[in-house]
Amino acid sequence: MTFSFGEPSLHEQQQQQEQFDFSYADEYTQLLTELHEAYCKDQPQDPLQYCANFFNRKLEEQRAIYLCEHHNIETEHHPLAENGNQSMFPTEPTYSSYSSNSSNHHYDDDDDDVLLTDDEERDNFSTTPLSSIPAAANYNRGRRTSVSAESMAPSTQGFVKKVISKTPAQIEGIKISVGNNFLFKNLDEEHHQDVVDAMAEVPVAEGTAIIEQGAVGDFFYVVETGTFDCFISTKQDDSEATTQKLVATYEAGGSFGELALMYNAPRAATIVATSDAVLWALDRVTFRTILMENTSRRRKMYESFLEEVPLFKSLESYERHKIADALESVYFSDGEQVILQGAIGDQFYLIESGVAVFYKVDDNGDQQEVNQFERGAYFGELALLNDSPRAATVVAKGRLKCATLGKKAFTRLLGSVHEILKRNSENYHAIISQQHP
Ligand SMILES: Nc1ncnc2c1ncn2[C@@H]1O[C@@H]2COP(=O)(O)O[C@H]2[C@H]1O
Repeated sequence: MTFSFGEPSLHEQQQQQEQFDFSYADEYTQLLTELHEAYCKDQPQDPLQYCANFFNRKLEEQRAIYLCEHHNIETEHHPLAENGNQSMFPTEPTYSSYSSNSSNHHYDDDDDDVLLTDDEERDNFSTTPLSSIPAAANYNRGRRTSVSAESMAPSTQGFVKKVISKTPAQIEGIKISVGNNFLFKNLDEEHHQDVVDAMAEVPVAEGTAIIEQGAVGDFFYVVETGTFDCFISTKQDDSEATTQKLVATYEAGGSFGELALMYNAPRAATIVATSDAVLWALDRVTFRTILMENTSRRRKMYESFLEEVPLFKSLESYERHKIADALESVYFSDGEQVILQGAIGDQFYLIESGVAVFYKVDDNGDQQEVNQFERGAYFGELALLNDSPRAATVVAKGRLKCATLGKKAFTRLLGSVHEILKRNSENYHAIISQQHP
């Protein structure tokens, strides 16, 4: 803080005012420009929600810096320092809650995180100017609200492992359910165990809306048995009417409910049990501390790769999340063959590091080097479209690391690649003519 003696002159006051206005106007313009660019890129279905999330995330970044400066959290250990603008701090006070339709479980009672009432929260944080952001109008409708201390703590600090005792049969059940789930694939053994320990079994009756669009995110779920439909409601521009679209279905091994926990956003969709079912529920603290770190790092890395692939131009950003989550890392040593010309394969590859060399057999039967690709490039993507033979042999030069995904996994996640391509007819024709010149 600076102190001055005597009143500033009128001229000085004007100058200060101009500087003040300028810096704010500048920040304001910058924010709107960033929002506009992000909006044009993502073309969200729900503009208001998108803008709200954008500003919440910005506020969150600012708050994170504030916390680093005021609570002795070293910036280098701060999640934002490692994750760019990835959301690790809640933007609003977070609510631990249960809904009337999920009354067959109430984890709050044995929650490890400290629950504070709204009044306690105000007392604790009333001197913190950034502590309170009003929630959206329907944000917490019909839910009990208590504010979790987790909301003001960095996710890895003070994390108390949650252990919910289980029978060996239940542990086996979880292992089978999460066995093929992409979010769990890259966890090391200890983290895997922590997640299994923290999961709670939730029986769900057919017809129950286990997640309601607009509600607060409390748990992430993995399906042990049963089936679920996922709907998104959208308000019509000029009337009160809403339309409901089925966007996904889930069965054993599927998972949902990660978005609200990752981005501190209201639930993006409603999820209804279409049969009696059993879910494994993972609380938000464990999810954010263990699974999210892993997931968001991979999403960020792969999504920027995926945006470059013409075959995936027609994907919605949520679909790109899914593909990014499902990609698996594979390694090749120097000279190892990745793809053989003429073979039928169904994998496509994104190069994460290293060099891939491309060879083609010429008319004389000699193998000629035709190309070299490096980090960020992709190959083999047309295998997702059909079973035509590989057009070249690809060999690793030095150690090569790729992210890969097969046609079956792709189709299971998003349906036919042909159908997705058709959303953007120009791109579709370009890719199809590339296949059949
Ligand atoms: N197209 C979609 N858009 C948003 N969420 C989806 C979509 N398809 C499935 N979901 C899941 O629906 C869940 C609803 O709760 P969350 O927003 O926490 O996380 C969401 C995703 O896991």
